[in-house]
Amino acid sequence: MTMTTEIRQAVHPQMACGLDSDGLRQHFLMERLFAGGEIRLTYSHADRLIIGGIAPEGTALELQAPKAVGQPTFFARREGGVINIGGPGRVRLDGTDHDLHGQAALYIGATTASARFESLDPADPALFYLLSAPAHSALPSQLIGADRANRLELGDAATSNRRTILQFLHPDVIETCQLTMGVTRLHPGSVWNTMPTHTHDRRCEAYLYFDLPQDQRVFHLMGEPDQTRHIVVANRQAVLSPGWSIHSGAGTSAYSFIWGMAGDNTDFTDMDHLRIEELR
Ligand SMILES: O=C[C@H](O)[C@@H](O)CC(=O)C(=O)O
Ligand SMILES: [Zn+2]
Repeated sequence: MTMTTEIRQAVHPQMACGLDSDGLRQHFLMERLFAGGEIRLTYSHADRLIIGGIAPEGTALELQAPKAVGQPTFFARREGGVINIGGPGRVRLDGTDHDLHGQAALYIGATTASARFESLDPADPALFYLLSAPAHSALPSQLIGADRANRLELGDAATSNRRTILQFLHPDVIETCQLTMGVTRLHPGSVWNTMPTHTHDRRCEAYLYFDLPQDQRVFHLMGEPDQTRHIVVANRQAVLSPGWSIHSGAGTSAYSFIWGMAGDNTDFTDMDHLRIEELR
């Protein structure tokens, strides 16, 4: 089994201003998150968020603790959220199986000693997206189906940003230490996410874009509101958004994305909203 961990240092906004496309991609984009039979982790010093792609094929993959977490097991002092964007999958947490696919999320509580990921259909492998952050207390692991998620309908077809948000890891649904997580789906014909946009320096955020046709792209917008930059993102790639950065994007077609946050609070509505006219 191959498990790789890439360390990403925190980036100051003034440094980000001077980066070219390659530099922005190197610091903020996770270009190859899913590789068959592999666990690929990125450890970011933004809120010590770990962003991972777990793609089991024939054999199940056991999540190991990388040196970066400094613990004998991955979840010793961490919590996690997992959403499966591939075929049917199963996650075994300390011997208890959770079947996970489609519109659902699995919360993994701190002190969970073992986490094993498996694909149930060899012809249609699972693709588990993992977000993890340090945790101060051990809360119960649980599966959250779409029926329990908070649902928001936002935007308008006239401004090409009609979208449905499902909030899975959210204080109204389950208690977590610092993670929040959910899925946003753009309606056909809508391409803009999170516009008007916002920042929230209290929390960093990561996006995983998916359900985007292979030959289409999302122009992900980032940067301080008066120094915006973009990263061209393909299907199943993730971007990291530090607290100082806006996070928004326009696709060349409709798409979905998993958003997730960690930081000082779990208050989804604690955003510093920006007027479109303020962006530069
Ligand atoms: O802080 C919240 C996050 O940026 C996303 O949830 C926003 C989003 O999914 C959207 O507006 O489409
Ligand atoms: Zn946000």
